[in-house]
Amino acid sequence: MTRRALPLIRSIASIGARQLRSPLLGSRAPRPLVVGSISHKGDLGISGHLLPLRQQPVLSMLIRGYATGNHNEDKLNKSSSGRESSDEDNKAEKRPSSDKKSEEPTDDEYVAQVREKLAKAMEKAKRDRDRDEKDKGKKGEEDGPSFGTSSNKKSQNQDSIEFNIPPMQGNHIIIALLATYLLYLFIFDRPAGRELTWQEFRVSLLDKGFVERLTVINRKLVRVTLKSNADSLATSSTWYFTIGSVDSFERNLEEAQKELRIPSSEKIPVAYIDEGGAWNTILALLPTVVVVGALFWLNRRATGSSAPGGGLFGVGKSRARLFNQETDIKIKFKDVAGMDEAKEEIMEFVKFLKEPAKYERLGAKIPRGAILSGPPGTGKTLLAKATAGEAGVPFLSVSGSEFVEMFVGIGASRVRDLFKTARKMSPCIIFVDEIDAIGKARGRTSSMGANDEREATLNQLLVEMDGFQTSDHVVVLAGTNRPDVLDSALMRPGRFDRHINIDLPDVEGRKAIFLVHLAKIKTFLDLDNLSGKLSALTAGFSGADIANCCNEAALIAARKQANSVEMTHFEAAIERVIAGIEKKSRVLTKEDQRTVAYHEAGHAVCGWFLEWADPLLKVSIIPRSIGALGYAQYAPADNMLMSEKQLMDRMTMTLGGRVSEEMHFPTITSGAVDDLKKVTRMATMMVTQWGMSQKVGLVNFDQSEQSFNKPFSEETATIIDEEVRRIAKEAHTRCIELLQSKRNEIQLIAEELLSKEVINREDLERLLGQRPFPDRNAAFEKYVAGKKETSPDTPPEPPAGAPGPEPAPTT
Ligand SMILES: Nc1ncnc2c1ncn2[C@@H]1O[C@H](COP(=O)(O)OP(=O)(O)OP(=O)(O)O)[C@@H](O)[C@H]1O
Repeated sequence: MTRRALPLIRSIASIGARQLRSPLLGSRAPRPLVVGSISHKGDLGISGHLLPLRQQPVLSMLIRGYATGNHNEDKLNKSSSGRESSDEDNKAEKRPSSDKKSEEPTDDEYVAQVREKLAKAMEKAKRDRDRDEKDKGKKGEEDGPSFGTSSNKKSQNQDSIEFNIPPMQGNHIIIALLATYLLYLFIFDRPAGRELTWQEFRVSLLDKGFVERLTVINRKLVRVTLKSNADSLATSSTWYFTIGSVDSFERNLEEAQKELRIPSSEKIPVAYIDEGGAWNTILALLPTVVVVGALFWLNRRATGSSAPGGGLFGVGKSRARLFNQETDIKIKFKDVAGMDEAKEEIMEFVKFLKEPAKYERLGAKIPRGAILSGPPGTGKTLLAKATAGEAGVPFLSVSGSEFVEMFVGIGASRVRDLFKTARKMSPCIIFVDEIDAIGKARGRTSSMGANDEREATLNQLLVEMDGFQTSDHVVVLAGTNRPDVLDSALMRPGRFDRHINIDLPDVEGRKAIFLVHLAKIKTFLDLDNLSGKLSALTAGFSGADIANCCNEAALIAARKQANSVEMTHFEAAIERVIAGIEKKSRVLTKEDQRTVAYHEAGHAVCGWFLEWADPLLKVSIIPRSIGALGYAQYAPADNMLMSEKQLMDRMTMTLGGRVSEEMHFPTITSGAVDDLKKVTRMATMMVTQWGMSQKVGLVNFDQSEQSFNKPFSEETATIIDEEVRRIAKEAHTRCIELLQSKRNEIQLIAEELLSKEVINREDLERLLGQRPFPDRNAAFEKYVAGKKETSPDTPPEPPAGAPGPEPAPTT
């Protein structure tokens, strides 16, 4: 080895050592000299030195990550010559260069020193291993293969080190990739050579005029090329320094050159280059690739790859659920009870989808679609499904709200996608539930840009429906609870040609629906009689309520461990659907209980002795989960019309509770709040809608709840207020007159309620005698009053367009 080569070796060793002591790698950072194999003979031509500096730490670290018995390796490292030589170098660096030169050993001395140190280190390492082996031997333990301990043979002959590398797993790969990336950032990014500060560069090189050229690498580092006449020590290494920014570097250099009075013709040339090429580009892109990959993976996990239109990248795809005619749609018209007219109208679509040629032959244009409107739970979705089931075609179901998104254009894109899919599947049925979410009349609500998305979606829907060819064989059905708010463009012929209204079922409809749902329930009762009775007791129930009621009855029966569902279970289920469950935890004081009992007795007596009141079914003072402390139930008939007399009797009956409180207690309570609300509503309807006030006259003021503007003048408003008050007062006076004459009856009922908590129609007959007027509810007469087998319950039923009768919870 030549004398000239020695400083180079030491310089490299010094840089390597400094790099490895960097805080980023920690104190246990691997030493560059131990790279898997080391010559036992201590030859300085050890592979560690001969590897390019850039590769040493990585390779070393990767191997260490999977190696066992690292402690021995560390011990060896600590005493290795590499460490000491680097320390020496550090010290040497601090000395002035002239000293350094004078103290420099000769080649032979240096090699001898290193040999000696290395031999000492190896000897110490051997001693450590021998001691370890002895310890293990004592314990009688046999360890797995590891550095220096796997076998005697191996420990004696240290030519090779055996590593126990477990198979790579997914997370290992990720960790290794990350580690590589970090290493690149903190280590690879450094060029080979010695690092300087700006000041060192200035004092040692620039001021002395050694610098020939500067190269700015990747806008981060500056490599210094020295003149050939420079100090031999300086030229022995490649020098570089880091810069914060190119601008500041240029500024500093400019200033320095000015200070040194270097003429502009001799200024140091500066070159700018990018190093690293493809490897740099890959690493620069890696974080982006990882983030995008993670997002993609999360997205697939969150939505499931099979979800229609799901996912970040499927944002504009339709979210319609497809029901296949062969497997999913088992519903036929027979499963949809009642609504015969609606079925008849929709049958036309079925016939068309089954035999389109029959219609097309005669030049008939096929209806594009139908809007099914009606209160919630009346079976609109069910009817649409049954249409698909009967026609035997695919059924694409989607909710209007699924089109509405934050970003304008997504809804429209989903509409487009939905129709595209439908055309591919033709013949098929599209069902858009809650179409009012997108189909509201345009320009009705104050816009400010918030409705742009909705309007864009609606426009797209209009366009798509217009764009149908007669050969498309796609029918669009839509369900809504609010047909009144829909845009008229939707309803015109050529789009939703048909408008099918599905109302709450009447008594016969309810009976039919009960028969459908009772078929799935285990009961030994006669189904015809049972369904008739239940339909009489459930005025105002929708199909969904009926389905729920049958299910509740079965649940109650199961809870009580009955063998079949009995009438009492159905009664309890109806009560639960109307008033919620009994709230046993709410304990009333004696006084409150008395107030509630007299309040309810007031309602009951009014209901019994008013000719137009609805048949009374049950009075209870058990608190219920919907917040009522007590309630009276009636069985209203399915009236299409309400007479003024009926309305007055209902209002009088509704005020019965408050009047009874006034009569029996020194002070009234807040318990009549719901009653007062109902009375006000009925009186207002009489005055503003039904022309039942002579003062206001034969006018109808249609005032929507959301509208701020009153459709009448201030003067009329005053008259309306007066008339509403007058009607309520009249009902109040009638009620006082009636109840004053029935004081005893009220007391009888109230005391019975206090002792029994619940009284039914039989109890009322026993206490008050036969009702002096016939019940006007035929179904009730036929199934309930005529056959006094059970104590029925019933909810209120609002007649068409009228506020509901007032049987519901009161106090
Ligand atoms: N005519 C009916 N015959 C049998 N079951 C019915 C009938 N009407 C409603 N149901 C029952 O009520 C459930 C709910 O009905 P559906 O979802 O069709 O109501 P909807 O009118 O679409 O309600 P919404 O307006 O809230 O969407 C049905 O699954 C069915 O069990």
